Order: sequence, then C-alpha cells, then structure tokens
Amino acid sequence: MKDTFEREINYLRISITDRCNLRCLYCMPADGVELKEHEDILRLEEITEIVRAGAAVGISKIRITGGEPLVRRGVVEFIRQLKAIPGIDDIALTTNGVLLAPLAAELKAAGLNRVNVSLDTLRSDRFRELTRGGQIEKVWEGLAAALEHGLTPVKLNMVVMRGFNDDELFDFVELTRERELHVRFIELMPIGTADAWAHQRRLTMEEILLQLGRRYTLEPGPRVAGWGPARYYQVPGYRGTVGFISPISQHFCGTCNRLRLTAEGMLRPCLHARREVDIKTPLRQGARFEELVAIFQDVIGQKPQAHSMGETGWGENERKMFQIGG
Ligand SMILES: Nc1nc2c(ncn2[C@@H]2O[C@H](COP(=O)(O)OP(=O)(O)OP(=O)(O)O)[C@@H](O)[C@H]2O)c(=O)[nH]1
Ligand SMILES: C[S@@+](CC[C@H](N)C(=O)[O-])C[C@H]1O[C@@H](n2cnc3c(N)ncnc32)[C@H](O)[C@@H]1O
Ligand code: SF4
Ligand code: SF4
Repeated sequence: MKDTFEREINYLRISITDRCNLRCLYCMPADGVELKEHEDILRLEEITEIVRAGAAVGISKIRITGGEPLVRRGVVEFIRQLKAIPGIDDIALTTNGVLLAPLAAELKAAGLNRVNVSLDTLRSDRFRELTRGGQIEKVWEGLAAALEHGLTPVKLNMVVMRGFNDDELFDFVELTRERELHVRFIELMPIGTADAWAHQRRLTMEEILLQLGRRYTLEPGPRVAGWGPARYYQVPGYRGTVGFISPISQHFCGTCNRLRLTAEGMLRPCLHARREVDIKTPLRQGARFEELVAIFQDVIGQKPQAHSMGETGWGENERKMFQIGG
C-alpha cells in the first residue's frame, strides 16, 4: 500500500524484545532497563497474527530486531511461522552476533534469509568497554557461522563515533578485502542514551568519505534490489562492499518503505515520530482480521514525510532505540 507521499510501504521492522545481553554506551543505560512484565510484551504467536494483517496491505519484507532478538526464546520457531505466511518473502534479522554461532544453522533452516551484525570496533578491549562487558570472540564466531550457513548477504553495521572508533575506519574496509562482507558506516543519531552527546561524536558520511579517500579509491558498488537505505561503494578488487547510512546528513526518508512494531505492541509509522498506534489491545480483545488490517492502513496514512531529528532531538520521555528496534 502507498502512503500519502506515494511511497510503497512493504517493510515491517519488528522489535521482539527490549532486553539485551549487551549494554552499548550509546543505546542502553549502564544499569540496564526497567524490565517489562511478560504480559506487556507481545507473544510471538500474536506477532505472527499481526504480520498476517500486515501482509494483507502489502508487507513482504520483515526485519526482526530488538533489543537483542536472539535472547528471546522461540525465535527459530517464530521465523518458521513467519515464513509460512503468504506474501512474506524476505526475513532478515539484526543482531549483535553474540548468540549467533550456535543458532545460525537452525535459523537458516527455519527460513531466515540473512543477518545484519552490529560491530562498532574490531578491538576486544574496546568492544568490552563499548558494550560494557561483551566478548568480541563470540561475534567473530557468529559472523563466520552466518557466512558458512548462507545467511547472506551479511552486512556489518558500524556506528562511527569521533574519538572512540573513528581510527578504525581503514581496518573495517580491510574486512571487505577477502570476505564477502558488506560494511556500513552509520551516522550516530540523537536517540536513547546518545541523545545528549550524539552531535559531538557524530561523523558525517562526507567526513568519513574524506578520511577513506586518503587511502582508497572507492567506486560505486553494486546496487542490489532490496538493499535498504545505504549507499554502497567498493574498493576495486575487494570482495565485499562499503556502505554508508546517513540518517542525519543526507536522510533517506524520501524512499522510506517501513513501519515498526514495538515489543509492547505499538505500531509506529516512523522511527523518530512520536506517534504510534496500539495494536496489541485490539488483538487481545478479539479484533477481527479486517480490524487489524485497518490499523495498518491507519498507521501507513500517518507516515510523516521525513524525520525531524536534529531539530527536536529525542527528549526524555521518548521510547529508546532498543524498544523501537533500531
Ligand atoms: N533514520 C532511520 N534509520 C534507520 C532506519 N532503519 C534502520 N535505520 C538505521 O540503519 C542502521 C542499519 O539498520 P539495519 O537493521 O541493519 O537495517 P537496514 O539497513 O534497513 O537493512 P538492509 O535492508 O539489509 O539494508 C541502524 O543503525 C538503524 O538504526 C530508519 O527507518 N530510519
Ligand atoms: C538497537 S540495535 C537492535 C539489534 C541488535 N541488538 C544489534 O545491536 O544489532 C539495532 C541497530 O541500531 C543501532 N543504533 C542504536 N542506537 C543508535 C544510535 N543512537 N544511532 C545510530 N544507530 C544506533 C545499533 O548500532 C544497531 O546496529
Ligand atoms: S545496540 Fe543492540 S546490542 Fe547494543 S545495547 Fe542496543 S540493543 Fe543491545
Ligand atoms: S526516519 Fe522515519 S521516515 Fe525517515 S527513513 Fe526512518 S522511518 Fe522512514
């Protein structure tokens, strides 16, 4: 279905949990988060029902995220159920990779097409610091398993932060030399715990390109259908690609194709906009299928033309990235 700005909406990002096994400095507070009661969180069967309604308005692509989606029990069976829904033809997952290695084969067999793995540094001491305790070895194992089991293309998300990891840009590009990995440099957004300091730490796409230009000649990379908002480049002769996600300096809202479902069952027309519509309560009160479809139509109709990050920041009372699903 098209929204009021003629954008075809076919992509639903689902946060299946707001819990996480890491505590990234820019995403979660150090002391963790207030845990939601079990009944406040959608059951996986309920999410499947909601996706069925989404498919009726043209949702064909699903991304499972969180929080950390792989900490949620039942995720493999959930993917199997999603895959069986007529109209759903692409299921991807965004993960920190820590729990990926032991699950990769099962996830693939259940119907998961591909994974995006978030990794902001290649140094184990920094990783421990940035994630407040994570073990980078687990992520390497996860990445290797994803490639081995064909959860491809594997994209690697790196949020670039001045004075923290911007001295590793070349190292990340080198990851694409031998491996078919697609590294994406991401601009830090003023969301969650990064709200107060994102503007000081953010490197724009232009700044990153300038730095990379000191060592590499980047050529426009392959533009593969279905690849999201990133712009891709390639070092000649390297197997992987280098992409940029620039929500702040050159936002991609004009081609936005997505809605979001929070773990608590709110359907959101945009990552940044405050508006959201409760779909969990009607579902639990026995809403008919058509009523759920109407909620999707309503939310698509509410999609803003673009975000206003930068003008308004995020604010204390907003949902956080791990609740909305990044
Ligand atoms: N501003 C904005 N940022 C987004 C949106 N979707 C994803 N991002 C950011 O882009 C980064 C990468 O997101 P992923 O979960 O890997 O998904 P993707 O880039 O849409 O996925 P592909 O389709 O595989 O390219 C994350 O840091 C997200 O926060 C969006 O709708 N708006
Ligand atoms: C919220 S996480 C959820 C999925 C999973 N836990 C992970 O880390 O991949 C999704 C993505 O959002 C990104 N993210 C979180 N906060 C961000 C911010 N303030 N600016 C830019 N990206 C952010 C993370 O780096 C990650 O790539
Ligand atoms: S970015 Fe992902 S891994 Fe890091 S704290 Fe947020 S949800 Fe967890
Ligand atoms: S910020 Fe909102 S409108 Fe822009 S791309 Fe993200 S979800 Fe779409």
